[in-house]
Amino acid sequence: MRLFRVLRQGFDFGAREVAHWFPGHMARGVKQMKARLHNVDCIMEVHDARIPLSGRNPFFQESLGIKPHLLILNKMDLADLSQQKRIYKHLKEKGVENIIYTDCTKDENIRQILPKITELIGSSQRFQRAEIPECSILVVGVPNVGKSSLINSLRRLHLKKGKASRVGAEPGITRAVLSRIQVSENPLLYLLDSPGVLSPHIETVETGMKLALCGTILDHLVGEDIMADYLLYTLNQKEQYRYVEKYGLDGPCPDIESLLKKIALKLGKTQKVKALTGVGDVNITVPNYSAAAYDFIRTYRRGELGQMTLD
Ligand SMILES: Nc1nc2c(ncn2[C@@H]2O[C@H](COP(=O)(O)OP(=O)(O)OP(=O)(O)O)[C@@H](O)[C@H]2O)c(=O)[nH]1
Repeated sequence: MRLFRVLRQGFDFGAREVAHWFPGHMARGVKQMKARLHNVDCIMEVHDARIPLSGRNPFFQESLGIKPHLLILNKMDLADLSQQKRIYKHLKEKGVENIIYTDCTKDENIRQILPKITELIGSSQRFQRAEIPECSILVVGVPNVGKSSLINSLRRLHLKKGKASRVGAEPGITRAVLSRIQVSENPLLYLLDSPGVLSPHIETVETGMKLALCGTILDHLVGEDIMADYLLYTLNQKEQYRYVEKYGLDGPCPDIESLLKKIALKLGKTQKVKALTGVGDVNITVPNYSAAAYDFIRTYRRGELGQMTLD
């Protein structure tokens, strides 16, 4: 590729800090979940398959040794599945053994979940819950990874029932704390849906940026300009050049400003601004960079720039 030599080899995050990307109400969510832990038989942790190693809440990791645990890597339709072997290896090193990739848009692999959960509960000690005929599964995960979609898919598949949990494209749709939802009659299984909770300590700005690109942090907290820039950097790093064709470019683009300019012009996202010249005020048309960044990020999230695992 002609421009490859000038593509960036590193990304400058400047002096950004991630502390304020964790809203306070999420700490309450974790507290409520901890309090309910003794009443559940299994933890089903849902995470985004594009960031299988980044941004999981440490609380979910801590709960691993306490209750049977299943990690669902959802949105597999958007991830690069050729990386699966490497991911399994890394997760195994962290003690995560039970993993299922899912795609809620097609119910793909969803059928594997209940048999796996039944097996995990069957081989665990239920202690004081042994007499209780029904099983409860706590669904946890960072915001917007598809917890509610998964619950709805499970109900559709096993109970032939419609939606019980609200789904939304923005993080933070599930507000009601720990609502109890039946997903199967035989065995009798209930899920406890929980609001998404981010880790209070996002390790690095880069981890935060990946979480943001996957839609788990509200865009405006991070800034769409820097997110678009990091997305371009990552696409180039991974040699994922579908954007070149999508936006009719000559080759890979090294800098975000010229890419956003091209996107804005291609999509007709321009705005008129007044400029002061020697002969008075004139209206000039300039690219709307914010609208272009918004479009670039959403196009990526829809999977139209290729399947990519960010870790
Ligand atoms: N491409 C794709 N999109 C999905 C998948 N699962 C869910 N989504 C979309 O992801 C967005 C978030 O889904 P939700 O089910 O609301 O996620 P949640 O984890 O319950 O969100 P919170 O309530 O914020 O915690 C929605 O726009 C869904 O349509 C999937 O497997 N693939």
